[in-house]
Amino acid sequence: MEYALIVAGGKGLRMGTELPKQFLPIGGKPVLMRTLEAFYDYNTGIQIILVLPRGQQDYWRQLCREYHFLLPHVIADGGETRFHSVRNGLALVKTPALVGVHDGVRPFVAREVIARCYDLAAGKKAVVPVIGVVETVRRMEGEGSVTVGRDDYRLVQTPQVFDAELLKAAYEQPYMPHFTDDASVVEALGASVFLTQGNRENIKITTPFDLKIATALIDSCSI
Ligand SMILES: Nc1ccn([C@@H]2O[C@H](COP(=O)(O)OP(=O)(O)OP(=O)(O)O)[C@@H](O)[C@H]2O)c(=O)n1
Ligand SMILES: C[C@](O)(CO)[C@H](O)COP(=O)(O)O
Repeated sequence: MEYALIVAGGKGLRMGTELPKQFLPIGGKPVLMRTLEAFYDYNTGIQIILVLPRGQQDYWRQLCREYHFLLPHVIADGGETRFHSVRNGLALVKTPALVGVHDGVRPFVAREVIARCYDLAAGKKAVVPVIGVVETVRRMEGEGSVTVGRDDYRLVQTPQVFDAELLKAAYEQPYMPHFTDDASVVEALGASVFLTQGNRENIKITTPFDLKIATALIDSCSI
């Protein structure tokens, strides 16, 4: 069994729009619908769990009716942080299974990346897509800073795919502020994480600038 746990329980403070960013339309369709479609395109039998703040769930159902959005999914309640949202969604996962945790605001994940992450997770148990750093990176040191070797760093994306039993065990740990993704939670349990190539278009729509990029990506696809 494969699950996609799509987290969209955040506040979108950095986007700053009245309408939560996961509902903003890009190319005429809400971001979140595009994200769910990416997983359904990969596997029409995937079990999709969508995590949304309770106060946004009726609005989402209304949007689904408006857009005739019929992809099967269940809804879980958002939590205080991403960690708590994932934990709420995980409560609906039955083992044995593979679970891919994906940000609702990453609609441009490539089908090959999703497929590779799930395929690898069947053996490796914990798989994370990453991309290289294309700019020079500096580390701040007191009043100054030094250049660090960018080849030593990777930017981390989602979906992060795990053996469900491992992920559930990891999310039984108490929350720590350095848990900024699922891999960090699993590593805190002592497990290793396997890295694979992500896709550069798989941006996390976080700021108004990202929304411009997202619109441009849609426009370039529909030429
Ligand atoms: N309590 C939270 C916080 C975040 N997320 C989700 O985690 C993903 C990545 O988080 P981010 O882009 O930072 O979203 P927000 O927390 O909404 O943004 P901000 O930090 O600007 O408020 C998003 O899909 C977001 O909805 C979540 O499910 N529950
Ligand atoms: C999970 C994540 O998208 C990996 O890059 C990222 O860590 C989420 O961070 P955020 O601060 O919750 O957006």
